[in-house]
Amino acid sequence: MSEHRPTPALRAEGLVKTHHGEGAPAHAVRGVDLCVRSGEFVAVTGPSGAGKSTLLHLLGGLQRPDSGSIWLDGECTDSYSEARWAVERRRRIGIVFQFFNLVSNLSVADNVELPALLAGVPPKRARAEREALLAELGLDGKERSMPGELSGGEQQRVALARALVNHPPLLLADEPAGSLDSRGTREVMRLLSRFHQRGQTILLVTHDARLASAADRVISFFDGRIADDAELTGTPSRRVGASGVLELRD
Ligand SMILES: Nc1ncnc2c1ncn2[C@@H]1O[C@H](COP(=O)(O)OP(=O)(O)OP(=O)(O)O)[C@@H](O)[C@H]1O
Repeated sequence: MSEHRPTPALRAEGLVKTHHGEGAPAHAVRGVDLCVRSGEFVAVTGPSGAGKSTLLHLLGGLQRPDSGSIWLDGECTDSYSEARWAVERRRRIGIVFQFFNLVSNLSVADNVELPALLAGVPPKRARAEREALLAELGLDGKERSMPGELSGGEQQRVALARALVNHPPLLLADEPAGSLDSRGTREVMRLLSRFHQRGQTILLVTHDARLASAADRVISFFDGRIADDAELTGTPSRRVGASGVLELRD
């Protein structure tokens, strides 16, 4: 009798990506196999230039691999067009970046509602989702503010709300605390931990090993390849207090 294994939230096989820029080609991803289970919190860490962001861009369909395949919830994305990737991202993948990427001339409320409206969610429901998320993220009262009027930490929380408004099964986060001070960093990590505890699947790219210790599993990325892949459950470096507050070691 064959063992029943749940379908992974995300799977990649043989991913390769070379960037052709001004100088010599950059072999950013050199053959990556990866499987992320539903509900897992995986951190991909490694030095600058290791290829972490490229890997995340491939997994979110923002760049196409030279070779290799990606499956979302068991569905192969090989034949996806750019338009299809855009639709699937709206439905299945929330993405948060280091520099927030909010639309600067839209209010906080409109930034958060936009992906829901684009996905065809009725305006009343989009508004309710937005209100609930902004309240949850401590941003009520900021609905009418423009992104430029907010602190970096607040902008990142808006970006998180925007990424989660369609309840995507998968959240990809690329250095989400990279431009924040230590308070903003703790806040973002605390929120990621909270969503993870509720079942959100998260893949976090960070060069910061301390942040990676909030995850269940840490993948060390080096020179375009996975150098190590370790489960962290139960290790002392992962310390989430009873309040759900992540206590990062100094
Ligand atoms: N669009 C691009 N055009 C040309 N080269 C690129 C491009 N994007 C990335 N690279 C190169 O690919 C390699 C991997 O870059 P990538 O940004 O994926 O690494 P990273 O591990 O995320 O680095 P960091 O932690 O500094 O963000 C680097 O040598 C980089 O210069």
